[in-house]
Amino acid sequence: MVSRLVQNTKVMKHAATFLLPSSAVSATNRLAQTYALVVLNQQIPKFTPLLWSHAKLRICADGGANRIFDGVPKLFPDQNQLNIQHRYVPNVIKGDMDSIRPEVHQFYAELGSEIIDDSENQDTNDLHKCISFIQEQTSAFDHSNFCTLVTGALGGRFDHEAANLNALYVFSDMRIVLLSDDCQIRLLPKTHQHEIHIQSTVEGPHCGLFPIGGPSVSTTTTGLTWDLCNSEMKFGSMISTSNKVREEKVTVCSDADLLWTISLKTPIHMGLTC
Ligand SMILES: Nc1ncnc2c1ncn2[C@@H]1O[C@H](COP(=O)(O)OP(=O)(O)OP(=O)(O)O)[C@@H](O)[C@H]1O
Ligand SMILES: Cc1ncc(C[n+]2csc(CCO)c2C)c(N)n1
Repeated sequence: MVSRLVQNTKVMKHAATFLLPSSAVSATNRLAQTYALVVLNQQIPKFTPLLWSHAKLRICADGGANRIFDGVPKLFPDQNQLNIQHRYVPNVIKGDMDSIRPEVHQFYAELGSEIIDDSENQDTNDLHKCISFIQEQTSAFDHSNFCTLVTGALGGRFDHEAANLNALYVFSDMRIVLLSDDCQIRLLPKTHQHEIHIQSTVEGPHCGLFPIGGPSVSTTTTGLTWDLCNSEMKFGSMISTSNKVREEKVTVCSDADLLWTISLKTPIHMGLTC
């Protein structure tokens, strides 16, 4: 069963090259990976300016706009704060608009941000609203190289965190990466085998792999310190946490959708430029 799965299933490749400093990525490789950036209403990671500079679309989810307005100038304490605020203008601000401060709303509206008030929809959170928007905007794109990076998905209220993880499952046909200063999380759909190319200057070694949507009867990995071999995983039994990457390439094959999470290193190498 598993070997037939191995033979028939396509391989999906993953690499967090978006975290590498500009000097370490060729222009061709940079073009090969196109992404949108969604900023949520949580502390922005220190590497946000790097992601911002290469994003094709920059969206703030409601109060995420406050985080850019307040947080980016703090990352450049020696520079003129207003100049920085003028340089970091989101393309879109979308959500139920109960968290963005009036002066931040006015500032970005005057600088041309598209502001989309979705307050009539109280059934989905602001991240869901932003990803739906990206899905509509990119429906003509080849999604195999298009990714949505989300900052601030972790920390604070657990119901928010659960909703953010749920977005990975709701939009399982899109490549979405949740990011904080400390880690990244992505979904590995069971429709594919997975090759994760570890960027060891910026990520690892700590990692985890587990199903949250339903149990896995059989998961097999290579490249980890504690590899799985046709192993069963479920909440209430075994899940793989506090694992470590052992090789530059990790492979995963499972009969269930799994979450992959890996630690991020401090942003010394992350090319903080505005
Ligand atoms: N503490 C948090 N932890 C994780 N994600 C968060 C947190 N706070 C906000 N977010 C994310 O940022 C988005 C925008 O946040 P914002 O505070 O504007 O939402 P909200 O509409 O006020 O949410 P709610 O009404 O549920 O409090 C949220 O939809 C969520 O995805
Ligand atoms: C079963 C159920 N539970 C909670 C909510 C409330 N809710 C979910 S997302 C959201 C928007 C937050 O910005 C709100 C208010 C609902 N509608 N349905």
